[in-house]
Amino acid sequence: MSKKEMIKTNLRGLKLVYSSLSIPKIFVILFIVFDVMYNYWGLFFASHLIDDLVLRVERERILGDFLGLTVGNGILYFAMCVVIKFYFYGGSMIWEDANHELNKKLMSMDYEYMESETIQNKRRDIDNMAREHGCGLNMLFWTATPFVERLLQLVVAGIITVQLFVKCLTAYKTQEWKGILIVLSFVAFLIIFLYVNQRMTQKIQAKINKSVEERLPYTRKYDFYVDEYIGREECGKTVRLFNQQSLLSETLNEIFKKVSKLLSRQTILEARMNQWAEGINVLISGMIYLLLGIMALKRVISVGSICLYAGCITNFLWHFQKWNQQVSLLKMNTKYVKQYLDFMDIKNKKYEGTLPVEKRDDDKFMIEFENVSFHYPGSEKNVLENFSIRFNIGERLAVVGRNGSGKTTFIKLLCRLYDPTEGRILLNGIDIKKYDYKEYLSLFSVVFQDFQIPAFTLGQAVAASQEYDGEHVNDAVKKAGLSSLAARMPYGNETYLTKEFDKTGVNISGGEAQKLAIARALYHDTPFVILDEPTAALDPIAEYEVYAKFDELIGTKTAVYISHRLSSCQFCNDILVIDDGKAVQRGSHEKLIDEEGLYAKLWKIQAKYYQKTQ
Ligand SMILES: Nc1ncnc2c1ncn2[C@@H]1O[C@H](COP(=O)(O)OP(=O)(O)OP(=O)(O)O)[C@@H](O)[C@H]1O
Repeated sequence: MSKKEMIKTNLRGLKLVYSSLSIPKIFVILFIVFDVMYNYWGLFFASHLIDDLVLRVERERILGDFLGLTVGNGILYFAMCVVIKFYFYGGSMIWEDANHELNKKLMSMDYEYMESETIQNKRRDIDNMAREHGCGLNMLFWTATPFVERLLQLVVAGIITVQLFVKCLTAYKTQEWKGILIVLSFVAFLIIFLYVNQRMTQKIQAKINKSVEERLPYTRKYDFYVDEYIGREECGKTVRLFNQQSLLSETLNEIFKKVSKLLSRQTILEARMNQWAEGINVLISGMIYLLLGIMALKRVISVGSICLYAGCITNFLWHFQKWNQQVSLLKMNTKYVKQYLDFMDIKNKKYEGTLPVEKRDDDKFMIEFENVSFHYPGSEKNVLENFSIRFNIGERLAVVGRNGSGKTTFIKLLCRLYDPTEGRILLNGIDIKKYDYKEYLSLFSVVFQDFQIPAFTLGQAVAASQEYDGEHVNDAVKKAGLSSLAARMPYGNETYLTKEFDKTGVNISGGEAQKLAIARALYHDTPFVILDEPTAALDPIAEYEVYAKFDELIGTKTAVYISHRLSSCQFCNDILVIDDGKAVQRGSHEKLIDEEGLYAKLWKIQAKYYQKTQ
């Protein structure tokens, strides 16, 4: 990344950080100013006090300097305590805030990004680096503020040190002391030292940064195995039944070995950097005190000034080292600030229309797929090809077909989770892209086969919202055949659907979760109800009940069912058979069974299993 781009990225990041800072910005400025003052206030008054005592000045002056040192430092200390509290509170909220914005972005992104591994990996990396290493906007705040603060420390220390040179120069001119050559040699030594120090610090810091980055893929792997596999209840069964313990232990061991190797390398590097800095400081401090002692003996400076100048020069060196580290960290972190900003900059591709969806009392809606072809992003193969169908409100359309034939994709297109790559989908004769997206979506209640019931209360899960109508929830729960589950709920609709957050919560079975998803669809009372494999986890009686009652529950709504159990589809007056992305057959069960086609073939194969063998 070029320097210009680095500065631009960090400035944009800082703008974001400071615009969302939860404390008044003045506290950050006060923190910087007080911290610098705190460093020099003591030095200044201590040097004066020493001079007062050496020169035996009047008591009032000694008392004044003493009070300046103690009371002034005390007030500064107190002010710092107040400011630090706010400063650290504000800083600690940055990570949460950035994370919150990231989640908001994630939820508002086009659905196709959710299915993109590249995008998901980017999100995981941003999250990982922020959680594990504090990188991103969080680190930007914690490095940019000290960066400015140390720069100010360097300026103050520099100004005071320049006064020392002026004194040396005056002494040289007035022939009081001819040691200017010693001072100049010391300055030359310091400049060389600062240069070497800068190179060393940046080199070591770059190695530390590299080691942090090298750990990232392993952290990602570790998170996957632990959070998404070992830690998951569903996977626990497979781990035990297939005796995967040793396979997983070995895999995790490998990851641990790599991570600990990289971690120990990082620790050694950090220790080396600190050792180097401390060793050099001890050496230089000795030289500084020797030089200042000679100057005091030669009366170029006062005895008390030894304390002031020694403090300033060592401060300068210390802050220079730390400032260098800050620069390295800022450089390293720029990549993660950019990653975050780039992620937030991802633009939704979907055209969001403005046309309001016609509110019809008679719910008369007609959907038409007109020569629709579609392939997923990053793939050339058409999943749906020249697909044309039309269906009206009030119809029950069953969609059947082999695995991977494109049934779920058909639903995704219908709900505009994706747009067709060719052709159009029309609602009452108008391209669905032209409708206001949110309004269009509000026409559908969908139960997908991979539905998730979040860990909310029963009422919230059914209503999919914080606020809900209790009566309405009870009604939907009853209709979905969940009355016995509701009776088990100690706090009714307020009971959590998990024990993870609340001991009084209730864990529900897969079949109950599926019924709950159906209750959610019923609660929303939309003109279209779409059930993608809604009964896969239901027992035969429950499945029969769902289907037997569904006609009645759905009323005048349009229903689209996807099912592999052809017997379940018989109640639909209209069955669509999809094969390899094409609509190959359509009609009633009786009609399709008489045709020589895929439906009859699938029906015969399934029926065979239910017939008695002699
Ligand atoms: N996000 C995706 N990216 C790329 N290809 C995908 C994606 N989702 C599905 N596919 C592919 O599209 C094809 C159709 O998938 P789809 O889920 O629509 O089939 P389906 O008929 O619902 O299958 P099933 O009966 O197994 O649920 C499959 O070959 C699948 O691998």
